[in-house]
Amino acid sequence: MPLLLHPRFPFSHAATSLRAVDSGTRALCLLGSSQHAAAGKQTPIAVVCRATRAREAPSSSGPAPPKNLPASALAKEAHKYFDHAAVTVRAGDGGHGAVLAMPASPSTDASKSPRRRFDKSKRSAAKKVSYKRNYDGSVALPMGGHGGDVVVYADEVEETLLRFHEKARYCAKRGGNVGATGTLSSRMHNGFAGETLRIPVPVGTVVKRKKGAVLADLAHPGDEVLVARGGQGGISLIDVPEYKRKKAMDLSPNIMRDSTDKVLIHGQPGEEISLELILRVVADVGLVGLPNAGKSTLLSAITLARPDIADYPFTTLMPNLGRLGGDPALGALQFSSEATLADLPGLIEGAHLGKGLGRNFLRHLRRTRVIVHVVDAAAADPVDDYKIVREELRMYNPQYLERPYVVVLNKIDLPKAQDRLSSLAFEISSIGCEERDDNTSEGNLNGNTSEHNISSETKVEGGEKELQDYPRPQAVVGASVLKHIGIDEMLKEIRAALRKCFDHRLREP
Ligand SMILES: Nc1nc2c(ncn2[C@@H]2O[C@H](COP(=O)(O)OP(=O)(O)OP(=O)(O)O)[C@@H](O)[C@H]2O)c(=O)[nH]1
Repeated sequence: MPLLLHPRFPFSHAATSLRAVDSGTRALCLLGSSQHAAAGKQTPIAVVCRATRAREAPSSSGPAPPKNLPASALAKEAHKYFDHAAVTVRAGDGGHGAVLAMPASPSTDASKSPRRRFDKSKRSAAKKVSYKRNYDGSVALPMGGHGGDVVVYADEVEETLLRFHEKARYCAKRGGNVGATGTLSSRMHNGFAGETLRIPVPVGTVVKRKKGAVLADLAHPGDEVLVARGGQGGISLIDVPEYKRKKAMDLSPNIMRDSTDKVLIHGQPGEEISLELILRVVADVGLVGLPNAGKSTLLSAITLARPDIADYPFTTLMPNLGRLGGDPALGALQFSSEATLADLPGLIEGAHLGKGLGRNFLRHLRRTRVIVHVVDAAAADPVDDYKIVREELRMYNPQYLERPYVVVLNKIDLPKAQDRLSSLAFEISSIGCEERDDNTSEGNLNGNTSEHNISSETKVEGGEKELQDYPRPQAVVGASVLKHIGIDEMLKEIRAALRKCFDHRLREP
């Protein structure tokens, strides 16, 4: 049962009512905040989540997912496919124009018909037929409708890219043909334009050409990109006998000379393009740690997210998102400090090579500003656990280690953890160097850097940096997220790290 979350939930909808929708695999939770407000606590907001459990450590993502997977396969292994899809889109063809004949001359008709010869009123009405004109005075001949464009846009309602594995081809409608009666008349109109096909994707989706350039990073709700342009409609031509052509040219330059001209009335084909869609979760804070460290419990303790929690590894198969309320200490400004937290599936040694859920999830840290390491303080060797995770981050993208981070020593309600809390905190806080002033560069904060781009900064003389060469944690706090011990202190430190990024960004030129 898949666990999935909405990358960004509209704030205006938050914290007002309790709603629960269960559609098999999905649970939507919106909890009221009145109790919290009454208790003077920070106000959690809202999340949408789905949950998946698995008792086995899932295998890493393998080769590109096969197209048009059956729904049953998707439900079973959704974590492999939820953030990547390949689709082909085709814009609509342009509608066709028409070959039109000139209307019969009213004066000729009148002269042939004795009945109408003296019907002056009818004759003058016929002479007054007026066509639509172009700016140069020529008669505007109707055109085929423009084919529908294809636009991909970021929609907050969308959560995953799973549906693109069920349907991988999208076509916009073609433009309408000219409604031709065969004769030029003032009532003729252009063919109808094909409707633009708008394809919604989750916020945070990167749209790129298949094996090609990035077209757009749809990081905000409403962002959109035109990926395929509809075909131009065909023009119309006037077909007149050769002896009348010269005269007809005064009316319009679109006079058919021979049958090869007919190709001009055909609408142009719409563009077709193969796209790769890659979802990168949009979150301010990324929760990382070994499986079972308590990341999901932490998320549910400080936000309204309700991810699956269980005492077996890899309970979390897809990132869960939760919304942290604004910092009450900021008074009226508190809402500017709201942040989204992403609980990523547990990392294991070799994750950067794809072990466990591996690389699939490491990439979701890319947009985070602050990292929170959750360490099980009651584990056999918490310091080693912490180092394993740091090392995996370093191997995947060293720039992750430059970001401000907080270490949460979790499960201090257990006596084993309680006893060694201070020595663990000391040991962990001494891993790393003094922070450089530029360690929160714009690239790092925005996550705009290339994932595999190891900058010269990440190297030190004589080789790559060790963990010791990266900044120390902003804070190491002990907590029991299950028993709600040390939560306030932990929140304070997370907010301080977030504020630091924010302040730094304000200082950027
Ligand atoms: N005693 C104690 N147990 C905790 C605490 N926090 C979490 N747990 C337990 O640890 C187990 C794992 O918790 P999760 O929150 O699912 O851990 P996780 O890091 O999200 O695990 P993955 O989904 O595998 O990555 C659950 O049985 C929790 O009840 C805590 O503060 N104290």
